[in-house]
Amino acid sequence: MSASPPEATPMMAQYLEIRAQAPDCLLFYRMGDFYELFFEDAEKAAAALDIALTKRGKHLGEDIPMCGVPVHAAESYLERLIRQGFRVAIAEQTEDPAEARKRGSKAVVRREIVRVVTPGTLTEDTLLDARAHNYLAAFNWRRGADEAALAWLDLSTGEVRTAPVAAAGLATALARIAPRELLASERIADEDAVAEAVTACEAALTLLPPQRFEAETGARTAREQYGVAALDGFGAFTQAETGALGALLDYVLLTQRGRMPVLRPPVRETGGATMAIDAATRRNLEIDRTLTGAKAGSLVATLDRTVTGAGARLFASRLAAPLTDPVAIAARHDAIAPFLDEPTLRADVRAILKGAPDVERAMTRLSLGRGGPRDLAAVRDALAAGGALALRLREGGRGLPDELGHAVRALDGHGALVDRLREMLAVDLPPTARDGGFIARGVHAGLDELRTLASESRRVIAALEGRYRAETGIAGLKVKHNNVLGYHIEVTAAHGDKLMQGGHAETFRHRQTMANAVRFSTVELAELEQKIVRAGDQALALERELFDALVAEVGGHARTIAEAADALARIDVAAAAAALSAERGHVRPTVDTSLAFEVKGGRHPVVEAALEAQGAGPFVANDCHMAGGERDGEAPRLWLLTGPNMAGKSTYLRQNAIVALMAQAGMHVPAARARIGVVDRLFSRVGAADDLARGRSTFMVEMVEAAAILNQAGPRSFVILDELGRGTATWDGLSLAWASIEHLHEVNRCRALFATHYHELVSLARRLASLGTLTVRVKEWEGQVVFLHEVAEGAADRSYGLAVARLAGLPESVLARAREVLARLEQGGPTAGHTASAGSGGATEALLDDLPLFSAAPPRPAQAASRPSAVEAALREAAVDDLTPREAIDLLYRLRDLLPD
Ligand SMILES: Nc1ncnc2c1ncn2[C@@H]1O[C@H](COP(=O)(O)OP(=O)(O)OP(=O)(O)O)[C@@H](O)[C@H]1O
Repeated sequence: MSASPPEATPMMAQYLEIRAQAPDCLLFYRMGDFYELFFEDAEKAAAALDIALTKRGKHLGEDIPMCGVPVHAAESYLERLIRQGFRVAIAEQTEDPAEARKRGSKAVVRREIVRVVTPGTLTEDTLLDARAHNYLAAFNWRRGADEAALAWLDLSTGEVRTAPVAAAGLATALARIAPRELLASERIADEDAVAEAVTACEAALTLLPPQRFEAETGARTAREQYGVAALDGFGAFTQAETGALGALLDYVLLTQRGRMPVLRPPVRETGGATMAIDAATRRNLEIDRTLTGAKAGSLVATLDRTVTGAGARLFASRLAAPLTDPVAIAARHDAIAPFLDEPTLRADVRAILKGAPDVERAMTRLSLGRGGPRDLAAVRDALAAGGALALRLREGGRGLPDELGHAVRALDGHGALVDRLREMLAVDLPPTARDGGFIARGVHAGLDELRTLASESRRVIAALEGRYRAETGIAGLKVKHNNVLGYHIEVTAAHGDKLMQGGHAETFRHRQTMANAVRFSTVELAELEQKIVRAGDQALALERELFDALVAEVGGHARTIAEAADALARIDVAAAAAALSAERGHVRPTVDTSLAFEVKGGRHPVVEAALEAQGAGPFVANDCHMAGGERDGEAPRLWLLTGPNMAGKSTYLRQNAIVALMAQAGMHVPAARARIGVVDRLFSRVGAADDLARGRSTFMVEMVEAAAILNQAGPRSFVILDELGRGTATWDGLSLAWASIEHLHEVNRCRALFATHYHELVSLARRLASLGTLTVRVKEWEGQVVFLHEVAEGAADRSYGLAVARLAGLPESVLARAREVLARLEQGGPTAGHTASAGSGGATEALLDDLPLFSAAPPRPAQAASRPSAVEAALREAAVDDLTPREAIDLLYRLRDLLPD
């Protein structure tokens, strides 16, 4: 029989107790300079981080697997674990080991979980993208009351928002907010709508017990955190919103172990204040990511000219949620004007902003007790930059538009705090407050004295070396310092004996004999060292006190600092919008309550930039005129766009959606002129992509997106539909496209652009009063198609699909055969263009009989098809530029004669 396993060691007992407090996390257990992980945690972390898995002692007779990460490099390991979906609880030593020793030699240092790190609760700069928000969201669904809401906050900046959402609108709302982590009640996790929305938004899902979402408890938590008697002052929150807000705040308290960063008052977003853009439309318009998932090449990346992290975050959220109130939109446009009118003002303001650190994130770290001296410096420098900005903006006595006037006022009045921080902080600052050395000289007499004492003692020690050398006659005697012995005297082995004999033995106490050196200490040296250590300890304690006092002082200004931070971001966004407008030749749009859409000379900002970067031809600007009404002579409300592949149909569709988006986000637009009747919902169905992850085929994705549009679009919506029906058989596709247009025209009555290859649809324009036809023009030249990228009224005569295929390098033999097939189909079938399908029955049968394979005709050599005809050869030879009119006529006759019979 094996011996009963030994009991857990006191340390293991403590570990297991703490471990049980955070069952769903990996536990980082602080031991000296390392965070150690044990048991299963160690196995998981070692695999995830690719670090060595070792063993440490035994628990209940078994080896304990262990791995560890050094504290100083912990952030990068944390980042990797969080990215891989882990949550990490951090247990720190919360007392001095010396304190623990007082309880007995076996006592274990006290440790506590000080924080739980999850994707939505990050605050460290190294773990965050400076230019993107990091939202934690909570979804609450009160099914009985049929009421749902989202609350979300960015812990790193203190921004808090809530909004009522329909359960069906969850996906759209999440697509806009793009939270890193979503909290939801365990009870609704199985709901399909929720599960699907969560999968689509890629947030880490954290399930909580349903009680956490109770409205009453939520209201209490929120009141406590905001220190108010009632939440009504912030807005009329629904029960679902209060429940969501409560769950959110509760979760922060839980993960931050009772500490709450400075939160801004919750802002309520009511329905309709922003343009609704569903997830598919966001993806299709490549707002913050391209279809391949890259940030570069997205609309945000192409248009962002901000110079600060907070500015970039504000810019991205504005583009993600364009406004619908023309007055609010105009206010944003107004704020751009001074920066556009005065390029030097713009340059100066942007130069100042570049020196403004991320004060929002610094404040959060300070308020969570995670900040260091550099965070205080960030507050100082940002507020100082704010002061300089306010001064520059007021210069010349210009009247400022409201948005800027507001911002400038928020930047006032921080001078005293800036001066105080300037006075208190040293020039070179260490990253943490732990080791001191960040309080400037001359601000605290006691601290200066202690520092002088320490440096004075060091000087005396240096002098001591000289004295000991003289007294012993050993020229090579040295006073040295190391962590084990502290200050000591070192002589070579040859001189060691000398100091251990005679009178010297009284002064020099032998400490250590090395291979070629002997070390001694003296009472005098020990006393001096004591002085240094004591002074150092006292100085450090004093510095920490001063640091805490400074943090508290700054914390007292949290609200006004947050307002200043917000002002800096707004100014950055306005100046950046002006910079973009000037650089790219954008114009201020008019946004009003009409249903008009009038864009003159519109461009696609991303395609235009890409063409420029490739050194390809200029982007061809195109107009788009739509009218919401149905009066005679008014522009149509719905345009049907035909044209060859590659002509620029998708680009045209998207550019108009993007112009509306940019205009309502408060930016200037890439056009010569634009007037836009407010769009309340933007829909797009562009291109086809499989969504295999969700088990949907191309056609299914297409139909799901089309269904969303046809079911939801209203008169203020703006819809772009690209090649609807392409994913299925021709006749099915054509019929679906046909019926969809009728539905858009008769039922949805929205403004819409519909691009198609089905030329048959053009005939619908004769019947539907508000449907017009557009085409992208091309020219044919020497059998080649030349894209003009010009959109004009009318319909395309044909598809040029074969010409484009030739451009793409399809083998000439395939092209030749395709030409034959096409000719037959066009003879046999009732349709033109892209209609090779089962529909044109007789022609297909005839073709099958004539398949080269069955007719045993050898495939024609490629050259045969491409050899120029006599007409072509004659034309090529003709010196067209030198022809007189008479000779030109002659040439024409000659060419006609050359035509084969
Ligand atoms: N207005 C324009 N000016 C200059 N180049 C353009 C313009 N519009 C489109 N292009 C160029 O043509 C390319 C093809 O455009 P786009 O994808 O919009 O064509 P399409 O007609 O939708 O083609 P398909 O039917 O094959 O999807 C673009 O990538 C761009 O390089």
